[in-house]
Amino acid sequence: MAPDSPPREPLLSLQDVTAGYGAGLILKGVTLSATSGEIVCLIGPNGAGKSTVLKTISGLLHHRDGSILFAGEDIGRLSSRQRLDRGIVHVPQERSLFPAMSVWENVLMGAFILSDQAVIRTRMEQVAETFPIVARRRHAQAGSLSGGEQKQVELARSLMLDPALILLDEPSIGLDPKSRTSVFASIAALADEGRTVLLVEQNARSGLAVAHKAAVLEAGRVALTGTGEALLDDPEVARLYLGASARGPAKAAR
Ligand SMILES: Nc1ncnc2c1ncn2[C@@H]1O[C@H](COP(=O)(O)OP(=O)(O)OP(=O)(O)O)[C@@H](O)[C@H]1O
Repeated sequence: MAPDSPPREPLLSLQDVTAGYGAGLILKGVTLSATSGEIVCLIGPNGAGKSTVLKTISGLLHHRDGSILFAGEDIGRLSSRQRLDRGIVHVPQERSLFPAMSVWENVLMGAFILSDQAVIRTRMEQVAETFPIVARRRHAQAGSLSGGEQKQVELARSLMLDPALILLDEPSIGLDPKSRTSVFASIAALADEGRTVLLVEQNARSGLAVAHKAAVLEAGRVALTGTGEALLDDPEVARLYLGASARGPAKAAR
């Protein structure tokens, strides 16, 4: 009989992380992990602290207690720039392109910490291959693109540093169904390239469908974890976050 393969070390591991703003505590002991090439989706009610989790990982907010390990290193006291150097990028919820600049210029901005022009050229070619819109609309003003197209360009820009971990905050917010589908397809493609994606998503059904692993965050704590599939089939998750009955019973009823 073949021996069991050893468990894979997580690329990212949060243990009992607490964090907050000013005197208030928002994260009250978050434990979470992600391995390479995994999509992990965080769902939960408004104000639960999902975006705050992403900020503590990218360093926009420093955590108070607990630990944040990335590739075996404790990164909890590093600056955002140092975390960026290690391959952690954060794509925020709000639109973040420079609207008056071209698509190409916006994507180039993603390489702002690189100086080697040959590396930048190669990365641009790779990124344009993954996101064809970058070449197709290269001269278009970013502000003239639709919301879905802008999100594609933001994802493209985040790849310029060849990140190992991409923190994605509500990438489908405000998008029409077609754009949403293509954004989730792009997220799946990022993981297929071996990148790890930690995704915060209000559109829980689509987020869970694309995720290998998922967690429900409630009032600053992880209330439930499982595969994306398992959470989609969980009647309580369905009632609270999917706006309908769980997939299993719904299918059986048809
Ligand atoms: N910069 C800030 N200063 C003070 N409080 C903040 C700040 N950012 C967020 N908060 C508060 O922290 C709590 C958690 O916010 P967070 O954005 O992490 O929640 P969320 O789960 O992502 O919610 P949503 O789905 O609404 O984006 C909220 O009560 C919010 O008002």
